[in-house]
Amino acid sequence: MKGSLAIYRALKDSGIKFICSVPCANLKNLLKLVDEDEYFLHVPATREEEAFGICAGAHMAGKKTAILMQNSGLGNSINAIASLYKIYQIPTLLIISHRGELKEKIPAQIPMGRWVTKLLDVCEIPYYKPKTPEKAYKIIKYASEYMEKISYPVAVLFDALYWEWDY
Ligand SMILES: O=CCS(=O)(=O)O
Repeated sequence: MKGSLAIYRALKDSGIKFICSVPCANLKNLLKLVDEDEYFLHVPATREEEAFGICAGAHMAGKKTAILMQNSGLGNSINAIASLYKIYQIPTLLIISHRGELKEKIPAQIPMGRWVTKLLDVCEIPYYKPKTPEKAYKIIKYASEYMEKISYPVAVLFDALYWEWDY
């Protein structure tokens, strides 16, 4: 659980209280930690673009937010990012389970696995890819500050090898 614990602790220590999520198998431990902790207001969403909409509203209500999602969901969210987050300068922290690369068993995950960083670049979203729990904790803390400085989303991607810290 070391991998998920590092992310959970970093979210909490960053003052992020409002979290939307769309599940991924690799997020299961993190989702359990967040859902069972009353510190967080955790709102599960049915699609990632819905999560972006909900977190935009939470931001406008003064909340510091994060979205837990799979990289495939970024493809569902481009217009929400362009028409809402870019226009109204809305920050949120994207905790992204990066599927479709090493160890991936689902062929359909592979294209988005290879495109996700290119799509983040197109959306002008800075992204980081920590490989250890220690780096994950540090990067999330800094990313949660940086997103407010640029008033825009910042993404932290966790590939299949990162989640081996959970087993
Ligand atoms: O999106 C894929 C489904 S799972 O592998 O995360 O369960």
